[in-house]
Amino acid sequence: MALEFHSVTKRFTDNSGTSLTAVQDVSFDVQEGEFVSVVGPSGCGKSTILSMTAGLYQPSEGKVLVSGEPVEGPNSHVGFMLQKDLLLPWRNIVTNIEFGLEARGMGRADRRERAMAELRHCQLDGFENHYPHQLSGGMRQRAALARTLAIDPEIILLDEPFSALDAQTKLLLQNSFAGTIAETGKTTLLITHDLGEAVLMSDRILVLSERPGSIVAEIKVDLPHRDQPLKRRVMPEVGEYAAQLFKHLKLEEKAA
Ligand SMILES: Nc1ncnc2c1ncn2[C@@H]1O[C@H](COP(=O)(O)OP(=O)(O)OP(=O)(O)O)[C@@H](O)[C@H]1O
Repeated sequence: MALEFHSVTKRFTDNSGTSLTAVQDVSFDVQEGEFVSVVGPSGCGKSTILSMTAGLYQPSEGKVLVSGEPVEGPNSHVGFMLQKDLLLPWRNIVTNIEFGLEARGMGRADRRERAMAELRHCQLDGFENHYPHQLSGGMRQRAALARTLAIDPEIILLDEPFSALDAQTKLLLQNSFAGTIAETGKTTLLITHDLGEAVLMSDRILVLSERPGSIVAEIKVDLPHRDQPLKRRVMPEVGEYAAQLFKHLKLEEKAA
């Protein structure tokens, strides 16, 4: 199993000593090569789940395993990508992609070869010498994905990578990410507020309750074209899946 959460609870304590439970008794598995999305109300602990997978936080109770091993701290098995691309403005695209490899001590020629391969993977050929400010928002996110893939992690964590983009760029980028991820066969965990996006991109969706987040539903998306969300988008079943999510999140009651 690529990722396992066993009865994970995470509590935070603020400066005044008050304890807050972010997630409560969360258990799930993600198989190798699977694409799983996590949806849920604001503040229900989605980012906390990703941070525990990346080893940035330890669970207060329970266990998190990556490839069967307990996650004890930040490690190279997991690649994390955020809403903001966090590219270094003073480095061109290829040296941005090389950044993690440099930190791992990989030699210059190997680094360049690997970075150029990821650049092609993410459809950025010809932009290696550009600087981040010379690229569009969508291209910068593709460069950030290339940088994440360059370290060859076992799991990719995506924290709302499309949420700051306009609707059209978002659709194209979802398609491009889905194609690249399917090609690499990487196990992926995506956090999103966009229920449609979860349906278009996932094999499975975990629905969390309000804080403290616990899993209220696990929905398998039984549709083809996970590698091409633009094709999935026109399938009538997509609306039905989104309606299911809507119901589990009790959005109708909240709107009343
Ligand atoms: N380092 C921290 N210290 C204290 N409290 C924290 C910390 N990180 C998160 N929290 C709290 O834990 C809860 C869950 O936060 P988290 O960011 O995981 O939620 P989320 O579902 O990702 O939210 P959103 O959808 O709004 O991004 C929130 O109440 C948050 O304030």
